[in-house]
Amino acid sequence: MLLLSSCCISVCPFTAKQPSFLRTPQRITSGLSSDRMILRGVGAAAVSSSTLRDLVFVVNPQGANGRTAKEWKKLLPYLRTRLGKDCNVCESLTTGPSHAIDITREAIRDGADAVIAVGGDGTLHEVVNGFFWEGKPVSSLNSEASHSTALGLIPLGTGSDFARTFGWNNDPCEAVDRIAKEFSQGCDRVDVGVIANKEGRDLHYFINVADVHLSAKAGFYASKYKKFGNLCYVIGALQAFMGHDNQDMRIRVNGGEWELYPQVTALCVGNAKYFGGGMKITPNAVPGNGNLEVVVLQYFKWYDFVLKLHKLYNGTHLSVNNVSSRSVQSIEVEEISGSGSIYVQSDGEHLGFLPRKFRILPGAIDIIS
Ligand SMILES: Nc1ncnc2c1ncn2[C@@H]1O[C@H](COP(=O)(O)OP(=O)(O)OP(=O)(O)O)[C@@H](O)[C@H]1O
Repeated sequence: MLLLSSCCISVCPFTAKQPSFLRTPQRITSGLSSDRMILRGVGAAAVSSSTLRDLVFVVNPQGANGRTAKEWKKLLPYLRTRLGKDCNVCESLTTGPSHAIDITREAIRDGADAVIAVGGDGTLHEVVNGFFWEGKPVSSLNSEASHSTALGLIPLGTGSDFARTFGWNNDPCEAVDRIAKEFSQGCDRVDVGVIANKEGRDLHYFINVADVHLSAKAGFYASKYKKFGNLCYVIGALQAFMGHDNQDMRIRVNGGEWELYPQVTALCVGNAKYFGGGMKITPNAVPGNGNLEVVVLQYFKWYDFVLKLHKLYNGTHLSVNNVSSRSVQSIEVEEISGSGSIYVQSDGEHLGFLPRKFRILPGAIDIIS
């Protein structure tokens, strides 16, 4: 990817099936655009020889029910004009769930200056997970590389909740401007949350909000109705309410004593503020402050959501009865009943079931913000 001329967009070869430096250089005309191509087989040596920045755009063509692919195509001429002078621009379309993780890992190992998620929170989530491998940050295979790879986002998803914390909308041209500007000014560090099972294994990373029980179940159902746009969250919530029971849980904050939390409706762990298509659930979360905000809803009935929904959306629910908030570096959450059926999601993606441990990795990634 890194031997491209600055004025073209390339279809990126990152697939993680084999390291790119093992591949034979090859140019293939893409059906997408006459001046795009696939280039294969550029290794770490090529990275240091280029003075242009290497940007890898990881595009989920299925994001927002296919709208991401259409918007991305429309964006390309602008992106080429805005970034082509200073950057090698490389696009890689995902072929299915988890592909973005592999693309990202390979791009970082190849020394990319930035990996930019193009899609929704699910795509961003996968790209963030690609920054890690077996509990450690992924790094360039070129031991002389002096830079780390930055994370970027062109929000083009259904909910695009992470972007809301920064006040970004779904305007992709604005996102390209942000990328162009940030590269001239330098990136910020952002915290990343990590989730483990009870034994501290099976690590999974999140950048936005992880949550437990009703909201996680609602998210699980909502993912099946993305074709309805933001309405999917309402449908998902209604479906999750059917047969829902609040559950007694125990939690342990920062390795302290276990505490009983009766009748938990939902427990949300925020690195950023929004989830569920615009609900400001963890309003005090700041992605770079080294803490996670935990908000717990207890004893909620369905009508509480009807009466208090506007407060959840505008972030004023912390003053409501049976809502509590605390700032933590780590939290362990277990259900008392041990049913193994309490849903957990991270960044809107279904992760599994309790028990789980959550903790913060302060300043884990450079972000183009
Ligand atoms: N090529 C693909 N085909 C099918 N699914 C894919 C593909 N690439 C990625 N995915 C999956 O699509 C899911 C949703 O993608 P994404 O988050 O980009 O859009 P969204 O769900 O519409 O937006 P949001 O998460 O912000 O609501 C992700 O979980 C990802 O695993």
